[in-house]
Order: sequence, then structure tokens, then C-alpha cells
Amino acid sequence: MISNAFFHPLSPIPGNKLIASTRFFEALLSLSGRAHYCLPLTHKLYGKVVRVAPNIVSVADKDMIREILVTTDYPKSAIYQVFDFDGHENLFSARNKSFYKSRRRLVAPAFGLQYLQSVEPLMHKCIDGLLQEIDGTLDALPPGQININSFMFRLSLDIIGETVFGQSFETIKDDAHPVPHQLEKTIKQMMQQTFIPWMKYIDPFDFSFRDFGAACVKQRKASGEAGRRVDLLQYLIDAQAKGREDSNGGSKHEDMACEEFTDKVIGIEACVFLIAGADTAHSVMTFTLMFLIKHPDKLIKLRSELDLATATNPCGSLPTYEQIRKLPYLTGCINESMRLRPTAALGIPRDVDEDVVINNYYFPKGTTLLASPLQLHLSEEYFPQAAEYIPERWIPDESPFPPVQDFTYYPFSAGSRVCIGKNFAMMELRLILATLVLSYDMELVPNQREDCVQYLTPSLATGSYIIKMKRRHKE
Ligand code: HEM
Repeated sequence: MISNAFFHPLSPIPGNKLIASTRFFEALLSLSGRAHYCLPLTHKLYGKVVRVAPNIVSVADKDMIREILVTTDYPKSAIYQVFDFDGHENLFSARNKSFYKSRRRLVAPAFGLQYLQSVEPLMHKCIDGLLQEIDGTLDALPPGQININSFMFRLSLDIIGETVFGQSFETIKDDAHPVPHQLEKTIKQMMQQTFIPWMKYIDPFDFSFRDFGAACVKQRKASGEAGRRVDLLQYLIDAQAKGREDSNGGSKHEDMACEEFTDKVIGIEACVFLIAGADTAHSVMTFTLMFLIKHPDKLIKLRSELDLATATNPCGSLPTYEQIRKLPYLTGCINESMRLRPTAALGIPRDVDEDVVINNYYFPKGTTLLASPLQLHLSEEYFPQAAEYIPERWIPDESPFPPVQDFTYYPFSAGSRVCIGKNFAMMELRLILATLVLSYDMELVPNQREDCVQYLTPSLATGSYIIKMKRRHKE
């Protein structure tokens, strides 16, 4: 510990010597889900670049973040190995850049705006199911108190089920489907085994959800032309077929990833979308509603914008994406929520692959750099009144503040490894928020706990946020 604290090549980096000398505190805070409370404090005490474990440095300097994520684009950290579900890298876990490039090229068009618009009816179907369940709960449980956190969690799972696996998990109706439970357990195990690797011998991963992914691929293929659907699974299956065709035709696909794009691999990538796409959207949705309910003036303003945009819709019909996708206040409300509660609050880990000096700091090969969004998102220097929820700051004509600077805000990461599901997520978030705000009057239920735990994503420590909801009757 003494050697780590005082004689390690990273010891000149500011930070608490005791914390920096061992992984104990990192493990303690991460496993308790409370590290996000300490990280800002550490930066406040020691500055924008802070050593937080023997080999790990948290960085909250926008120019260094650009260097780490974009300019040099350091590879993802070895920590991601824990996401190699079958011992092979996948889109999320890939550290090998050439493998990653070819896999992303194969998968990315499925997340292009054009293709995504074709999955809109599937999202609508799930959102419609949500409204029915909320209405049912409101009828059954006057005075209309709803745990919106639970509804958002279940809805985000169902949307991924419907759009990625070709079948909803129907969690909005009941908790019976095994996959979400297996997934929750596996994520907990992953966190644990990042710090305590030998736990894998005592509590091995439950990989049954991986078999579910493969079974969905098999089932889709077996159903032939009649079973075709416009969803992400179909896109991946078609991409596989196209890759094989190219190879057979002599014009062998330039990348190896196609040949390796087996049914099993497609199933695993689908599970990756489930892990990366369900909890993230759930937490953003819950926090956005929470902020709006606590700021009724903002909620009224958002509703006016939505009412105007959907004025010609027949009563009871859901807003279409075309109607809402460019609404500035709707986007501002979501952006502002992701600023205050970024998903990757503990930082985006990248490994330095050779000895380097960045901004006069020396980092030996093997250092893990955490690009920390939380610190920048909450910085008064870049976001005046940083602790306040002010969606107007995202609308140039309305913002009382200077424009948001590059690399001070990156809720979806940045550079080559930016979230592939960003367009998907924004579409989902806009559709859900617009529908709820148009359909219900919502009110705060005071005196609830709002503290968060942060594992892969932030979530409410109690797992609950109750709001008062009432079906809206338009004047
Ligand atoms: C509001 C919702 C979302 C947020 C805030 C979010 C945020 C992020 C962030 C910060 C990363 C970088 C993580 C890292 O480097 O460790 C990421 C990566 C990723 N996200 Fe999202 N995400 C969201 C929704 C989704 C959805 C809906 C999907 C898929 C359906 C998805 C799929 C992925 C994948 C596959 C990656 C890895 C990309 C790569 O490494 O190239 N995300 N996301």
C-alpha cells in the first residue's frame, strides 16, 4: 500500500493517498452502489484529474475527455471482459479495435433513423399496453397513486423484447417471464466479479438468457418468409444472410466478423441490447418524469408544446414520432434530465495502451482512465445553476446561458464507441414522455426518498417513485 501510495508512477496525480493505495474503497463504494456520491466530492477536493485507485484515474477535464474518447480513442478497459458472455468479445465488450469496427459496421444500420422508424409501431404497441395497465391500476386503486419507476422499468424491458427479440416479455402485465430476472441477477454478478473474480467459482453466471436469444433467432428463421418482422432481430438475421451471400459469390466480405456472425452470436448481441438498452431508458424516463413533476411549470410548458404539435390528432390516438421528434422543449426536458442523472455516472473506462502524457499528466501503459460525465455535467463553469432542472438551457433562443460547449455533456459517451442505441433511445423516450404528458394529469406525492444507487445505471434506492395520476380530459 505504501508503495502504491508514494512510489507508483501515478502517485504524482492528486488524490487521497489512502484511497489511491488499494482497490478496497473502490470495491466498497461500487458494490454498495454509492460511489457517485463520493466522486464529485473527490473532484471538488483534488481537481479535475484525480487518482481513485492504484491504477485508476478519474478525468473531468473536457479537453482531456476529447483526447481519451475521440482523438486518440483509447480502447475500452479490460474491465469489459466481464461482458464477454461466451468468452468472445461482442459489440459492447470489444477491446480489439478491428474486431469492433467490423462488428459495428454490420450492426449499425439497424439503428439508422430510417430503419428505426419502421419499429415505431412496435414501440406504440408497448406504450399502448402501458396506458391500459395504468388505467387498470387507477381504476383499481383510487386515489390514483402509481409507482412510475416500476412501470417505466417494465415498459423498457417490453420495448426491447418487442423490438429486439421479436416478442414482448409482457412484464407490464406480470413478472412471470424468466429472462428479466436472469438478467438482473447476471448484472449483479458481473459487478461483483469485477472486484472479486474468484466469486465465479462459487456463484457462476446464469447464462440462460443467452439461450433465449439463440432460441429467438432459431424460431424466426424456422418461421420463414411468413414470420418476417421489421425489427432489430430481423435486421441482424438479414445482415448475416447478406454476409454469407457475399462470401459465396466470391466477393468475400472484407471483414471476418460476418463469418463469425452465427445464430449464437446474433442471440448474444440481442442480449447485449437488452443489457445496454433496458435499464438505461428506464432510469432516464423515471428521472425525467420525476423532474417534471417537481417542476409543474415545466410540465405545463411541455404539455402546451405537445398539444400544439398533436392538435389535429383524433381523441385518444398516440402521438407519432414525426409529430414530436423535433420538438425543442421535449428534447430539452430529456437532455436536462440526462445531464443531472447521467447513466454512466461513474465514468467511461478506457485503458491507456502505451505510456503517454496528456495535458502534462503522465499515465503509464495499463492505466485506466475514467471519463467522468457527472463532474462536467454538474460544473457551474459550463452549466450555470448546475443543480437546477432548466430544460430551456437546451434551446438557444430561450436559454439565459451561453451555449453548451463540446465535451461538457456526453450522456451517450462520444467518439467511435458512442452509444449505438442513441437514436433508438431518443425515439423511445420522446414517444413515452409525450404520450404520458398528453394522456394524464400528474402530480407530486411529497416526502419520498429520492436517493440513488449506481451500479451499471443509476436507479432509485427504494425502487419506487409514486406519483398521482389522473386520465386527462382535454378541454
Ligand atoms: C437513454 C438511454 C441510453 C443511454 C443514456 C445510453 C448510454 C450509453 C453509454 C454512456 C454508452 C457507453 C458505455 C461505455 O462505453 O461503457 C452506451 C453504449 C452502448 N449502448 Fe447505450 N444508452 C442508452 C440506450 C441504449 C439502447 C436503447 C441500446 C440498444 C437497443 C443501447 C445500446 C448500446 C450499445 C450496444 C453500446 C455499446 C456501444 C459500443 O461500445 O460501441 N443503448 N450507451
